[in-house]
Amino acid sequence: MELGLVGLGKMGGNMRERIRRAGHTVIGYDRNPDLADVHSLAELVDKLKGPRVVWVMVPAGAATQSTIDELAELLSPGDIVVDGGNSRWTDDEKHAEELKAKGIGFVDCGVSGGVWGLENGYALMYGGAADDVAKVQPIFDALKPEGEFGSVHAGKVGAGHFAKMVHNGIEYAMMQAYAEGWELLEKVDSVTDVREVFRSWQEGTVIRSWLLDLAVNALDDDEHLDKLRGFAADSGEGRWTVEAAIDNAVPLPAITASLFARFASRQEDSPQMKMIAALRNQFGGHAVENKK
Ligand SMILES: NC(=O)c1ccc[n+]([C@@H]2O[C@H](COP(=O)([O-])OP(=O)(O)OC[C@H]3O[C@@H](n4cnc5c(N)ncnc54)[C@H](O)[C@@H]3O)[C@@H](O)[C@H]2O)c1
Ligand SMILES: O=C(O)[C@H](O)[C@@H](O)[C@H](O)[C@H](O)COP(=O)(O)O
Repeated sequence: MELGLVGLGKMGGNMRERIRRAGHTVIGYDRNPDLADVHSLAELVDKLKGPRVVWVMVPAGAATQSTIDELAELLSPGDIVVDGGNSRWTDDEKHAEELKAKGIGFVDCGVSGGVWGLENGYALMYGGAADDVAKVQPIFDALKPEGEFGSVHAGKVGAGHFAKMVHNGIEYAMMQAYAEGWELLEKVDSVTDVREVFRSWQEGTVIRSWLLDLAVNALDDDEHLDKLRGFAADSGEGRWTVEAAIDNAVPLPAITASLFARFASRQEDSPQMKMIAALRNQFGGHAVENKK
């Protein structure tokens, strides 16, 4: 089938290649002309035969919103827009309504797999009406990993991004657990080769996983991670997971702690620990350390 793909960066570029390898035609548009097959969204829409399917793979938020706004003006009734970016699931209903007003269908799709997806396939979690999903199915089949699992119609519009958001919350907590264990191992004198302990865990253990394999890759590149600064950004998924937990009164202590650990990583000198030091000093006369 034919697909229009908007956003040809780290994800969209490789996705275009994987879909083409499966025998489909992909016309790609990116605002960076070096990456694009066409010069504009209008040209992309013009080149596709109807009913059209256009997959949006640009940064979540303003870029996704403006792309969907423009597509709502360019596409025709019966066409479908898929949002494959890491959009907040609460945006999906809004996008579906905006497109529905023009007779255009909408499917939200959480995509996992990062830069490894070209070879390994992309795990897909999608939400939307069954007849809209059916129009995209050949593309889902091309992108998904080989094998029985790796793709799911999770429910109605918003369910795909909700599932992907929870996946990423789990990702935060798993990474935090490996990171904490690694720091403790590095701290003690008795363990002389932490990297080899991590490597050994890749087979037979309860905690073997792809993230553990990637941790070993990282330690092979830089055994004690000396080249890196202990700073971790976040792109929103962890925050939205915690917000959803609050809305639903579901306790998420591990995921919340892993999000807050990232915030702490961005502080040179912890303001709250200053207050704790000051209070211990006030009530107990405990020593404080002053700035040099
Ligand atoms: N990188 C990952 O591991 C990963 C995994 C799953 C999902 N995602 C999501 O996929 C989406 C794309 O991520 P990425 O890593 O490829 O980002 P990226 O920054 O590598 O690529 C984004 C591309 O979109 C283009 N772009 C931005 N605004 C545009 C617009 N208005 N019109 C046309 N093109 C535009 C940029 O020029 C760029 O080439 C994001 O929503 C991201 O959250 C990323
Ligand atoms: O499943 C995946 O492929 C990743 O989760 C992917 O979606 C991306 O790398 C995250 O957006 C990073 O999220 P943070 O920037 O919040 O860590």
